[in-house]
Amino acid sequence: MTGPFGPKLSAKIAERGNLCAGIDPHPGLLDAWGLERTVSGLEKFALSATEVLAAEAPVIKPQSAFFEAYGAPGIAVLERVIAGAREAGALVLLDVKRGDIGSTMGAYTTAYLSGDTALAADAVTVSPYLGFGSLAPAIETARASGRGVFVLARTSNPEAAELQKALLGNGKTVAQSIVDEVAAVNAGAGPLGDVGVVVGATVPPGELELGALNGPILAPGFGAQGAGVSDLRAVFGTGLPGVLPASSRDLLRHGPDPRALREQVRRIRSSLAELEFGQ
Ligand SMILES: O=c1ccn([C@@H]2O[C@H](COP(=O)(O)O)[C@@H](O)[C@H]2O)c(=O)[nH]1
Repeated sequence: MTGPFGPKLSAKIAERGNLCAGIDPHPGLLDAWGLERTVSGLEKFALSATEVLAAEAPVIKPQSAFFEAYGAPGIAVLERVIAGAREAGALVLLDVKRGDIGSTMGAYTTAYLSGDTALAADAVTVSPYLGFGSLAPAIETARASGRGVFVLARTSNPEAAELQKALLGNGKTVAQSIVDEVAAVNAGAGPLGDVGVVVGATVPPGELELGALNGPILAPGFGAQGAGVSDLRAVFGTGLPGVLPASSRDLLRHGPDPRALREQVRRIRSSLAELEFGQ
């Protein structure tokens, strides 16, 4: 699919619903699937999960850390996951949480967003904690090549609150300032901007004003971290476009039987459809 990322994501959500299916090859999950904690076990796990999930979900989110843990051969498996998921019609959001000074950010951009490497995904997660402006190379390259970035704003982990809820001189929280910076980048785009934010499904409702974002929202914390469908409704309401509740462990534990995994994705898709998020 060609064209900007936001409209591609919007179309994919219209076709397949809102679930972002995580591929996190935790060592414990490899055990549970009867696989060895080796590159061969990683490969079997990741490729068979991708085969099922990428045919069903609009977005597949491999967690780079679990592949990096195996060194270069693990990265080679990640490259095959990215290629396989895209071939099966899913968009790939690579969870790498990169962030650095602008010049180094340019090198990350070449690796993940240029389109010339096997690691280039449809979108990546980035960290704004070296300053939102340091992300400019990633945002510019992503948009120029039909890709997206998701900026960490209010993450799902409990330790995040102290930093991300801190008040800035402008009277806003750190997290709200990031949301507003992203909204400014997305202004005027339709039906959805190319720059998203990460807001955990676990955050207390009402903490953030997301109405002007005009971009996608990755919502991890759904499932294994404790948030359920009612939390998604409370945090994001209805009608907000581009909300992507993300589940990894709680979904993957239904494997290795492909039928059981497929049935679980479909169950989650149906429960998310009731939330009536926008596209
Ligand atoms: O705020 C964040 C940002 C990213 N993550 C990532 O999402 C998955 C969650 O996995 P579960 O097994 O569904 O808990 C994982 O890759 C995290 O690194 C997040 O949890 N929170």
